[in-house]
Amino acid sequence: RKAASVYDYIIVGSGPGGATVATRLALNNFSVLLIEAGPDYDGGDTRTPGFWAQTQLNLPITINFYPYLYSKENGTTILYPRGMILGGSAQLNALVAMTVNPSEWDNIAAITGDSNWSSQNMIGKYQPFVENCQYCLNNDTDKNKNGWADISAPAYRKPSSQLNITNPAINTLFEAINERLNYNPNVNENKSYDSWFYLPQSINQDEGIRSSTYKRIKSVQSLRPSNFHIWTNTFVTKLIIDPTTKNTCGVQYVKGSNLYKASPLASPSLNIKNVKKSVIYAKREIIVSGGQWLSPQLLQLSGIGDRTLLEKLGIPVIQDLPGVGKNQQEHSEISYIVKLKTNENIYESNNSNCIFNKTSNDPCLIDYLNNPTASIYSSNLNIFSIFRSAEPIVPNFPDSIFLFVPQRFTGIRTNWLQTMAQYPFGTYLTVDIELGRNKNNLGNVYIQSTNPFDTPLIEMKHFQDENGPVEVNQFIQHIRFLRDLFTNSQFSKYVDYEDLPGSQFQTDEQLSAFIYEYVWGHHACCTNKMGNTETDPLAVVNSKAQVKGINNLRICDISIFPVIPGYYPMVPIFMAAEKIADDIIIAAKG
Ligand SMILES: Cc1cc2nc3c(=O)[nH]c(=O)nc-3n(C[C@H](O)[C@H](O)[C@H](O)COP(=O)(O)OP(=O)(O)OC[C@H]3O[C@@H](n4cnc5c(N)ncnc54)[C@H](O)[C@@H]3O)c2cc1C
Repeated sequence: RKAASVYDYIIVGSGPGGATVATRLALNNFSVLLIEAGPDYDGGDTRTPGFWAQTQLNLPITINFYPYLYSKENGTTILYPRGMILGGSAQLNALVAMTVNPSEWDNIAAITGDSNWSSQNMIGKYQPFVENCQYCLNNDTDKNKNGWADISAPAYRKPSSQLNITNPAINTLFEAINERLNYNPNVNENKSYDSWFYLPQSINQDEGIRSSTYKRIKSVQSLRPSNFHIWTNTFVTKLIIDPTTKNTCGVQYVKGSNLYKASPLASPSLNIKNVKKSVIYAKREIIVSGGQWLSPQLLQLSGIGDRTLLEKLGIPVIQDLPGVGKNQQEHSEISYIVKLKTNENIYESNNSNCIFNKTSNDPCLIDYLNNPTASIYSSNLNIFSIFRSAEPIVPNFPDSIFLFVPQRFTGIRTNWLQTMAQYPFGTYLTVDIELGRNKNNLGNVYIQSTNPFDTPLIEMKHFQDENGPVEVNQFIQHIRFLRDLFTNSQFSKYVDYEDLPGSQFQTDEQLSAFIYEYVWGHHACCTNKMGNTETDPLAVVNSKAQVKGINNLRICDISIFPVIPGYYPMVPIFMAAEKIADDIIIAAKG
């Protein structure tokens, strides 16, 4: 090891994976350096739940990728934002905070042979970060939570006050749903088929603000100022690995903001050759937590990856790991939208003119500032959600989750916020349908140059595996279910017309064409998959998140899941990172 080593651990990236591991290690009195490419930022937009989408207009904290929806040959790309900020994408995300089905943990235990991934053990990992018991699990013994993250339904729509809503349109919508599906009071405990529920969200109930990774990092820093160090605006460009011993001892980095070319503020000509590079060392381990695309990118740049790819780019191969950048999975999403009749605003009428503008006279913002725990902006705007399965039913899981939002939301795509702003809030109703049980793992991410500031080639491969037609058919069945709901219920009197797909799309063939055009997603994962590194040639990390064939190097983020977790990944990442932190601490102390 180098004499200049000062930290026990260096963690690259501060999202749900990196923040959890870094804070756990710091609280255990190890000296920790957390390196984050983005800035130390905590503003009204990242705090206010209702402004989650508007954070994407905050250019210094957002990076925009343009992956291929299907394949490079097909050529269709889609806007895909992520966070580059202290706290990671969890500072910008839509706040949905859902656990996975217990059998998903058991599957990881079976794949890896590590019983610590079993649901019995992993359910205990939910408790450390849950602060209140609104979404406790039944077997939680400690009902006086003292965690750091609130998981709550918006205060003004607490399960206890269900159906206590004054707006007649919204009330009728609830009644129509209630006739078809059962109410599910705690979806984090019970993922039963065909139920409706209030979406658990990462919102601090007492303050009405995002319960954030940023706040967690800052509070641990104030508790451990001498051993927890944070460098923001610092981009790690390479891992320092001895090619002979395969020991990882440090990272190369470049100081500066908006260096990565996915940033709208980056210089397109920036090249690693022309900037000052420095190196910092760790005594124990490096933990890579850059997320689903930057983590495999950093490995590939450092000589860990598919030999053919690395040799083509002239990168010396330290470890031939063909699984790096493969196995990418995604939840496919589609919007179903109805236009409401004039003056039949779906939201509480006194708040109908929300304009999502923090600098102007936005009545909803004024309302929120006066009443932060009980206004529209105190939530992510979701009215309620449902689980529903189409035929054929996938064993153990509802195949889809639907989110009902009072806006014209066609999915995250180029200029989506500007387009949505043209339609007054509450005058359209969108049902965002997300398929949660895909098995398609054909997506991939590969670097295309040795310049670490360049973005990689990303292919999502929606519907490209043999299960693709089944998924498209699930969407078609869900669209028909919603058509029935909006035509054959009391709520139909509030509906003007179907906006998306629109009445011209009727046959399976027509609806399929619509689905191919409008599919999107925002949970890409699994690009450094965990597995049995002895038997699975595509496994990148073992059950303790250690990179195969390399010493002192782990990965802790969304990229290590072998199968896309649950319906929303943030809470499963927190839970997985708690388990990995245990592994690291046990190894260090043992
Ligand atoms: C718009 C949007 C909405 C979403 N909504 C939800 C939701 O409602 N619920 C949910 O569960 N999930 C949601 N997600 C997904 C969820 O937020 C992410 O899956 C999760 O944050 C991933 O965590 P992570 O730790 O793997 O990586 P990230 O959160 O992406 O964090 C990675 C961090 O590493 C930093 N980094 C990367 N490379 C380097 C480097 N070389 N040097 C230094 N720093 C580096 C990045 O800047 C970033 O801050 C959403 C995501 C987005 C963008």
